[in-house]
Amino acid sequence: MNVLEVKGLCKIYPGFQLREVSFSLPEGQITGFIGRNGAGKTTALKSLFHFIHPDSGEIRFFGEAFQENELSIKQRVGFISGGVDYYPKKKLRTITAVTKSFYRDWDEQDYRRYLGLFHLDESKTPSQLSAGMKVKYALALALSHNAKLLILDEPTSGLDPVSRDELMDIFMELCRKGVTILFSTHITSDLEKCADRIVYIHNGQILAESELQTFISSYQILTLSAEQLTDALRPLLRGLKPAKYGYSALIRTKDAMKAGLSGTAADLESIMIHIEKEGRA
Ligand SMILES: Nc1ncnc2c1ncn2[C@@H]1O[C@H](COP(=O)(O)OP(=O)(O)OP(=O)(O)O)[C@@H](O)[C@H]1O
Repeated sequence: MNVLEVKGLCKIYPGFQLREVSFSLPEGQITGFIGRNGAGKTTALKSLFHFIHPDSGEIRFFGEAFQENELSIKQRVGFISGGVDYYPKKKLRTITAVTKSFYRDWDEQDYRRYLGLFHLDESKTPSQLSAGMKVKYALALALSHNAKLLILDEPTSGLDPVSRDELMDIFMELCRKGVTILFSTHITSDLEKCADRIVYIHNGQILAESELQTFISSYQILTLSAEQLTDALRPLLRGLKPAKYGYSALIRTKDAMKAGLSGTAADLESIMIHIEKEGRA
């Protein structure tokens, strides 16, 4: 079952358009939302909840249309976009008391566990927290109401490597319990640790939606000298760019096999770098 289905989501800003964005999230899987700065990730994620009003598109959570079921859907979904910076002068315990009063399924034990894990002191105010701590506090709130779906915009922003690793462990633990997670990030190695799938947005349009390992293994990296870069080869290459000794490019694994070429294994970062050179997957 798909926990979220997005069809034809559009948002027009002067100078930027989210164009016919469609994707879905299968239950109990972790999906990474990737794309360059300004590609439209935050705009798309905020549009799902009408925090940004979309111009068109259909959004169904748990099979239910968002607009007609907004309150009940919000009970079942955890959302963060950056850290908590509202009520900057209120103590965290006061903000938590207000937040938890909205949720029928608030789990105080979970909340206390995340406070401890993230080393958060409830007697502080958001203005006294570091950037990473503000994100951790937002996460503690989003993870403590038994949400079945988590939509997290850059949840590792400002987090140190150890905290990021701990968060990926939390995501995998939640996923084993059947929670569905979509999170945006620029740290592709985090996705390689824990994601099942990726949704890749480029210039406001979905470029790829795929199982992560299928996506990665469908490409290889070729490193070529100037002599090896023949006219016959060029049409098979994506994102040809100068490398230390010659050139590097992506090649579809199936094309490499057909041409009798053998590249090196690609990773998500190198695939993105080459695809972005060219703007097509
Ligand atoms: N309120 C707004 N008015 C006009 N343009 C906007 C507005 N908000 C965002 N944009 C534009 O929409 C585009 C997409 O921005 P968005 O924040 O969705 O990108 P992103 O993929 O989340 O980027 P990043 O990885 O840097 O966070 C950008 O060109 C941005 O300038």
